[in-house]
Amino acid sequence: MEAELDTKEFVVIDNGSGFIKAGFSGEDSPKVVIPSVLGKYDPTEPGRPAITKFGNEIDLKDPHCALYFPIERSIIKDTDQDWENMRDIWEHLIKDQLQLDPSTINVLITDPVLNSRENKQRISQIFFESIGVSSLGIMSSPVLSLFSTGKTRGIVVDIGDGSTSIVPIFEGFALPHATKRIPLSGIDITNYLLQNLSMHLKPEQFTVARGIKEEMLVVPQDYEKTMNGKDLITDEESCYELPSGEIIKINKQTRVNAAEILFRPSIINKEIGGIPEITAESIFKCDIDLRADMYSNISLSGGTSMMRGFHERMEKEIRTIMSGTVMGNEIKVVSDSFRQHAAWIGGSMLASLSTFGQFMVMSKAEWEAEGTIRQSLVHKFTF
Ligand SMILES: Nc1ncnc2c1ncn2[C@@H]1O[C@H](COP(=O)(O)OP(=O)(O)OP(=O)(O)O)[C@@H](O)[C@H]1O
Repeated sequence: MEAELDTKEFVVIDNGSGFIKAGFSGEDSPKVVIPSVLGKYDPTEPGRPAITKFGNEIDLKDPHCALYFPIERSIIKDTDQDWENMRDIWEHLIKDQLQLDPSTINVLITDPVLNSRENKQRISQIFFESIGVSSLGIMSSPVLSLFSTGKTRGIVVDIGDGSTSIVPIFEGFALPHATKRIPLSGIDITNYLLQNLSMHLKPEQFTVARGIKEEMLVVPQDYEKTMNGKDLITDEESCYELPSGEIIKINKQTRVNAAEILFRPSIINKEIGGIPEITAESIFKCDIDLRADMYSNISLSGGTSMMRGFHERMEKEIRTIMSGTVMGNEIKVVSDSFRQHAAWIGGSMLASLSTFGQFMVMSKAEWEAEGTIRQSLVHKFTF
């Protein structure tokens, strides 16, 4: 049965390349977290209905099910098929998972860094004209992440599944000239493991590789020493039991290199700096008067920042890069235990403020009244 929300309540949706989080404003964590994938069964297969499955419902081993990933590197891909798939996922979340009547709900959706105006317009169009929600707000994902920590100044380093966003924020506003989004994140580590364990894993077993990554990897504090040293690793530490029951041994080189990718992208042939270097570059692009607010509050968010040892290594590297400058002694990397869902939590907190619904969202009536100049309406209500 569909439920109705209090008219002031919001459904908060955080779209990620790996996972979509959805739930109600004012709550501490999302009600639903599903993988951002949709599976469609071929309707021409004898005995198979033309059905669509979402996230964890999909049997990844089923060869008759075609998989679709509508979000790539944090941005919805630009084909009609991907937008339709995204709409289907949102509808599934609202109607099937949260059991809500879309026409009664207000939605706050997170906005990835450097998303285009056209994408925001298309998101608004789908929510108002196809799903039919009552009002919609669009808020910058890193601004929400910082808000979840109770701060309005600092630099957010958000390492998700599809991308890493590095965003200096001052008084709640992102500074676009110093903002970076880089294609280096959790999926690159997962893919590295898939490739290096191809004797044991098939390409479609990316969820197994993801599990290995989350359970086994530890970021080395000193890469060369860890690689060359004879640190004692027990068999237990290097063995992993696959869902089939097979126990595989993952050699030290694979484990250490996988965990090092975010600091040394050349391991996967990417010619970009590691996350600490790019964070430092971003801080140096900020006005000199703002830099102290940034380097004393480097705020980690996103699931990949949960990797063991990441926080410590990040702080160590930034200190090394900035040693000899006035910033050297005051560098502080902050990581809250809830950082995996920081953007969603920030959205939940913000949308529960009484003024949020009054000033920061567009209503369906406004959308319909705007006619052809909707682009400026969407822009006005994107924060
Ligand atoms: N303990 C852990 N160690 C390493 N990686 C982890 C850990 N926990 C979660 N992750 C990884 O975090 C990623 C998901 O994080 P998150 O939900 O922030 O990304 P997303 O929002 O889906 O992607 P994006 O924001 O990049 O579009 C996955 O790659 C997941 O494997």
